[in-house]
Amino acid sequence: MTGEARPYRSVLYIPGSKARALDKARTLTADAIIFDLEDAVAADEKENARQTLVAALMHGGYGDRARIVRVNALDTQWGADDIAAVLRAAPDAILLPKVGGAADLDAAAEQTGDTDLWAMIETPAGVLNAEEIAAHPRLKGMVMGTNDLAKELGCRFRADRLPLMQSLQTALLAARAHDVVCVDGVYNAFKDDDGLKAECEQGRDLGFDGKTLIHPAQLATANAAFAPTEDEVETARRQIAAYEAAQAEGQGVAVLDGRIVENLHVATARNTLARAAAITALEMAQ
Ligand SMILES: CC(C)(COP(=O)(O)OP(=O)(O)OC[C@H]1O[C@@H](n2cnc3c(N)ncnc32)[C@H](O)[C@@H]1OP(=O)(O)O)[C@@H](O)C(=O)NCCC(=O)NCCSC(=O)C[C@H](O)C(=O)O
Ligand SMILES: [Mg+2]
Repeated sequence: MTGEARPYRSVLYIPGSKARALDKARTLTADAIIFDLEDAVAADEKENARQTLVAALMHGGYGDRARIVRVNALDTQWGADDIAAVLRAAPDAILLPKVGGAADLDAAAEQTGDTDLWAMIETPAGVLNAEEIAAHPRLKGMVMGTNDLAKELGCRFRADRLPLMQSLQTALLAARAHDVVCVDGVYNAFKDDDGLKAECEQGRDLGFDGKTLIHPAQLATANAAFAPTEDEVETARRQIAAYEAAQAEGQGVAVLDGRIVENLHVATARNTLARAAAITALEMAQ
């Protein structure tokens, strides 16, 4: 599965050092996996984790799940070696942590060649430069790093995420302006299903493509929250039919259930149907 059709409802982090979790991921219902060599791996495990991860990727078995590798930053002692090693396993993308601006992507692109790049947006500079990051020719996706962002801002974690809202929306605006994927940050309390559900719904309302996750128990909630509902699919079908019937009568606007339907609503409806079809295709392949 490639390109825009690919769903990113659930994007599961897996520490590159955890062989059992790397194995388990081959059977999990994640739309995408972030194989992590950065913050989930302790300094004295970095080199072992890199080898464990490359072996797992070369072994394969991840099906249509997008395989994204988060490397250490290039200004660390591990970054360049991470990139060189993981390129051998041909991941779908390399995710760079703590991207501050387009120059960080230029530096990485010198080593990554044609491989797609994704960027963690998790520093004040990254948020302020989100537009130039999203516009970078190699950039295909952005991931909110809400833990690092909260640390850098010195803000408190709140259920409504008010202190993070400007950063979340700035990154989303940049992503939408440049047609790249944008995935929400993690929900740390991985045993709190109600809290996760509320935060997924907030992320979906804001316009994120999906949510990054830290535990398999979070997958079903994110997959449900970021998929079009049955009502949304049915309404989309009826909007398209109503608009086509109006057009056949020479009208530019239809009315459905007391609401107008114009060409822009039809574009959204077609997008909803395309997302639903892409999810069905991915789930059938898993
Ligand atoms: C959070 C965890 C440390 C919990 O681990 P554990 O106590 O081992 O969980 P369980 O015993 O409940 O595990 C049950 C089985 O599930 C497998 N498992 C657990 N986690 C994962 C996973 N992420 N992917 C795949 N499989 C997983 C276990 O192996 C068990 O399998 P089995 O034995 O076969 O039954 C742990 O979940 C964990 O390490 N999670 C990932 C943490 C992580 O990646 N953190 C870094 C990313 S968050 C971040 O940095 C965001 C950003 O940068 C920011 O700034 O915000
Ligand atoms: Mg981080």
